[in-house]
Amino acid sequence: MTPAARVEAAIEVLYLVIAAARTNGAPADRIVSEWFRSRRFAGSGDRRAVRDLVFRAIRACGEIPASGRAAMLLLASEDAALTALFDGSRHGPQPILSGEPVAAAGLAPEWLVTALARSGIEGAEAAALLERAPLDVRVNGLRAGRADLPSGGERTLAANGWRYPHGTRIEDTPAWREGVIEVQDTGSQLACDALAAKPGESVVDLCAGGGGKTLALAAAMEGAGRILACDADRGRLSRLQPRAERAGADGIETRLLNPGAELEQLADWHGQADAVLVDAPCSGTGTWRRNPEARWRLTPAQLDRYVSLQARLLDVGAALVRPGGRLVYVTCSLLDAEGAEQAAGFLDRNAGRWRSEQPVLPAGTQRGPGLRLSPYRDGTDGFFIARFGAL
Ligand SMILES: C[S@@+](CC[C@H](N)C(=O)[O-])C[C@H]1O[C@@H](n2cnc3c(N)ncnc32)[C@H](O)[C@@H]1O
Repeated sequence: MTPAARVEAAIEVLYLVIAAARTNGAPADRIVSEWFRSRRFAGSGDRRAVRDLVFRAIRACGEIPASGRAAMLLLASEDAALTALFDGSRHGPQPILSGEPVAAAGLAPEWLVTALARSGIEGAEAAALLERAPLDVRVNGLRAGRADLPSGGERTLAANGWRYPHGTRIEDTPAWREGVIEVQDTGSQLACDALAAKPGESVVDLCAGGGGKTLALAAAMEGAGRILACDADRGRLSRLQPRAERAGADGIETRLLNPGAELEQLADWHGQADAVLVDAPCSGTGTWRRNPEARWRLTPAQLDRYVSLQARLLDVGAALVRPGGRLVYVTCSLLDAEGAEQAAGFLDRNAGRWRSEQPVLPAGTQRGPGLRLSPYRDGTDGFFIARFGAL
């Protein structure tokens, strides 16, 4: 593809990303992959270049842009080399007309910028939410010694964490194939450490999704003990067992939950768990580095729905913990409504039954009764992590 054709391709993909953001469709990453699947003529350099342009444009536009071309014109407005590619050549974008609409630059929709600022995220902290995320992996003790770690990595703050340069093809390495490493953000690894799961314990991962954190808990438990991994999404939960097999994590039981009926479905675990992780569904404001178009999709009403669901799931998780056991609440959000205020609300509802226990982690800043990790301060995805002890 010529450089101009790559720009036109990025504009086409952006139209699809915008439509998907309006209709709650596929994420940008998947749209880019699918677009190339039916265009075999494009080489890996083309893919990289188009993907890069698409994500640069998404990051630059705070609000959902009117069109893919308007988004690309925003990038071109600060990039003379890109402007020159609007040359009307075959497969390239049409020349820029005077007065053509250009998308507005910004961090996020105004209401969200305000909510972040109220939560102490502004200036450089806010700008870092849209930087490119690093590539972190967790070394899986359950498969130790089966293959060497890929070269070129450096240690992170997490006990088993390594960081690799962008573009490292981790999933093509023997270490990944043998289950020796898992791709997992450092913040996510630290969130698991906050639960301090030990061999022989009974642990529930209430919102396990595809099992990213479940596998880290299984490794911390050295494969000894019971883990129940639950989720309300059948598709996500179904991805857990194959991953567990590759990671050598035996004996993880999965349970599909019906929203609203979780407590009844978990009756056999009431008051039984040594530790429960509630990695609750959230706005994902801490993961914009990976999913920058998520900020176009979030509405105040959706945020309210997340906040109510988080409170309910915290109460479900609490019911499963044995006396003296522990509960860890995690969201990948930097909004206080989903973090510090949510944790404080739990303690208020449960005065005399639960106490706050500050997790001891090598990163993070205190925020209310928990810790907050941020891309700017900690170089991780944004997380809120609170730990509670049952009295
Ligand atoms: C932040 S994600 C979990 C990510 C996962 N723990 C990981 O590390 O990969 C939140 C999960 O909560 C699940 N969820 C939503 N409603 C739920 C419910 N009522 N009960 C259990 N899980 C629920 C979602 O399907 C989603 O997978």
